[in-house]
Amino acid sequence: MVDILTTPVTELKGVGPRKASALNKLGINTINDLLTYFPFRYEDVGVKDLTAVQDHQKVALKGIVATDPTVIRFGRYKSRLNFNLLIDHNVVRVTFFNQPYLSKKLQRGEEVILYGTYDVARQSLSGIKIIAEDTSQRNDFTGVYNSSKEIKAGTIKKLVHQAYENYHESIRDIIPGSLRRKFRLLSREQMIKGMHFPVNAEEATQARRTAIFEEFFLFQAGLQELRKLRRQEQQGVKIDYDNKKLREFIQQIPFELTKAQKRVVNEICSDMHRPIHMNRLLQGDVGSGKTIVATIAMYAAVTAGWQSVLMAPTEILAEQHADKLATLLSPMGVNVALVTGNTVRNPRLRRELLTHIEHGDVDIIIGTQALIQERVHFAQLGLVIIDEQHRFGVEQRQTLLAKGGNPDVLTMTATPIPRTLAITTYGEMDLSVIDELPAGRKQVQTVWYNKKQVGQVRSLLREQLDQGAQAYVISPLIEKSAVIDLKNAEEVYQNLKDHFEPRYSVGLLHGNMTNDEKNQVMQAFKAGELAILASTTVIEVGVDVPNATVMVILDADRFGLAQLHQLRGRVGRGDQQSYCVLVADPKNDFGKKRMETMVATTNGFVIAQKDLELRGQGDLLGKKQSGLPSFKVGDPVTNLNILQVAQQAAHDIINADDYTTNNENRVLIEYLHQQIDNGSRA
Ligand SMILES: Nc1ncnc2c1ncn2[C@@H]1O[C@H](COP(=O)(O)OP(=O)(O)OP(=O)(O)O)[C@@H](O)[C@H]1O
Repeated sequence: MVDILTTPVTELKGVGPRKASALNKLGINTINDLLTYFPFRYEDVGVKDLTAVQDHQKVALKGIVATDPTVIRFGRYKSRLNFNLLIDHNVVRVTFFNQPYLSKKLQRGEEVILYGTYDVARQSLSGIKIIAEDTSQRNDFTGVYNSSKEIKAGTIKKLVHQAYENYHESIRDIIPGSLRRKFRLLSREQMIKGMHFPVNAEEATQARRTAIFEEFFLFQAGLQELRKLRRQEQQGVKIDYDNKKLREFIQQIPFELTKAQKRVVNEICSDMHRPIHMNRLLQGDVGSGKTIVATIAMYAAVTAGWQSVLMAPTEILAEQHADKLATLLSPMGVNVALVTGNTVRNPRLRRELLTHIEHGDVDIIIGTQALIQERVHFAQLGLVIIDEQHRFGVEQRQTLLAKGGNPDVLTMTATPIPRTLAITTYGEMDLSVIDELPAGRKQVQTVWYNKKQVGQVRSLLREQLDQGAQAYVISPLIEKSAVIDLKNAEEVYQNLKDHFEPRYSVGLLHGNMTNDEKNQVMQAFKAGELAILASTTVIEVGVDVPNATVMVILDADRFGLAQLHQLRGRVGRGDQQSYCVLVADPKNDFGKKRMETMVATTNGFVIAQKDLELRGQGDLLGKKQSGLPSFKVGDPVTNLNILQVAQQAAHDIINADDYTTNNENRVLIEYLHQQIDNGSRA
């Protein structure tokens, strides 16, 4: 049997080097590529009864050419072709724009079928094409293909026909039979036929369902297979931690871990204990308590004689982590060091610190990008924890990893991507999710005011401040304009001072300040010396001041949902009732929907789902940030259900004991290995 997965398109009649190169540019190299180059929509070219046609419907009409077609030209390339079409006793006015040559095919008195857009009120048809009357095999329902300058949609369509005719007997089922039966999927041959040449909309829908499943399934199966292979190949460090010491430490933590925290601690520890490389993503909603989990993991490594590193995206966060870890771990006799741009600037201190790290006198090192610099060497690096990974590039991470002998890696993120989508995005990682907030947390109450209601915002602020709480007031970062941005934040700051000082002191934080200045302000806020912090979004990630209970976000419609959720996550971190006030007059529907979503829910995963839906509908603010892999037929947002099912199915098959021996999986395994080989060659 011919293997359509490897047979090149040049085997088809009429595909020479030029066409082959045009096809290659569309991602079509093999017969299989062509057969899975599916139409992006279908046209119903079955002749319709005039009385049943709706306004502006695209439709095929059959009638008699009742007047001589006339062509009127205007300008060099523009023209209009007009004539009347008699359908029963109705006269329909037909116009074709810029296709003057069609007049030769139209004879007065002859019957024709025309395809175009029908205007009911005017009883007119804006013609798109003439449909040839007698191709007896003509389908009423026909696919429309994406084309390019170099190759026309019509040509692609003909080639698809030819490929199907010549090779349909060689189309093998990749999805194992039991799975196809379980999910009532079509055979691969039926699916390909139904996608390209459906008889009606129903058949096209049926075929699409199988096509989407196949696409998601093969993608997921590829990821899982790859992961399995890597796991077999990649030796990592075996961290033989001291369970007794670890338990003692956990007992000393001033709060009880949530069930979810305990579960992920177990997942991480058992990964570290194995000699294979750990590459795990720790995902948890804002305020869910990821830091303590990271701390436990780092301490575990220390009890086994390894150093661990925690890399944070900003200096403020690195210091915050260092403070917390030192408080928790110093009593256990652990040495914690901070390496930031600041600490390494002083030559003497730097030398001392780096020597200590290199000699292994320091157990836990916390820092920013400064850690990546070449002069930082570790004695025995066992575990790397990366906080908020989207801020670091892949290369930076690789550099850090190269500093140890393939240390275990735990990446923490609060970006609330639904679990299934997280897997499509971070496919090669194992996933641990903290899906529960610490007990006693009250839901943050969110209100949305328009800009005129500033009086209400102030009284809410005053009420909370009177009770001893602290507040953030955030103004948006205006893209490309650091100057306006600063002006904005400064104006807000001044305004707050006018209204609240001297009773309540106000601080200002913005991106143009030096790190030292920023830290001073932050420390003052943490220590409760400042009651209100006016800030731009430099505050966004990870800051933890449990006494802050009000988050006011100005021009909130300028922020994406994920960012709003992050910002709101800065309050509600203690056991006090907290508030989030959105001030916005959104200019469009998407802005309104974002505000409504924020008011309606505090659940990060629900928000993420909504965010993706809005993106799916074309909310550009969100689309830029999405970064999800793209699929040909399936859409991870609208077809989330199929994605979930396909992913689970892939997982079950690949991890089954009889995966390699079960004859049913033979074609699938061949297919996956071919894909993986192609990937490593690319
Ligand atoms: N099990 C728990 N019980 C009570 N408080 C907890 C618990 N776990 C963590 N906390 C506290 O909750 C607050 C938030 O925890 P942490 O800073 O680790 O959150 P996070 O998951 O890193 O959130 P973010 O992504 O928003 O920074 C901290 O003040 C922490 O001390």
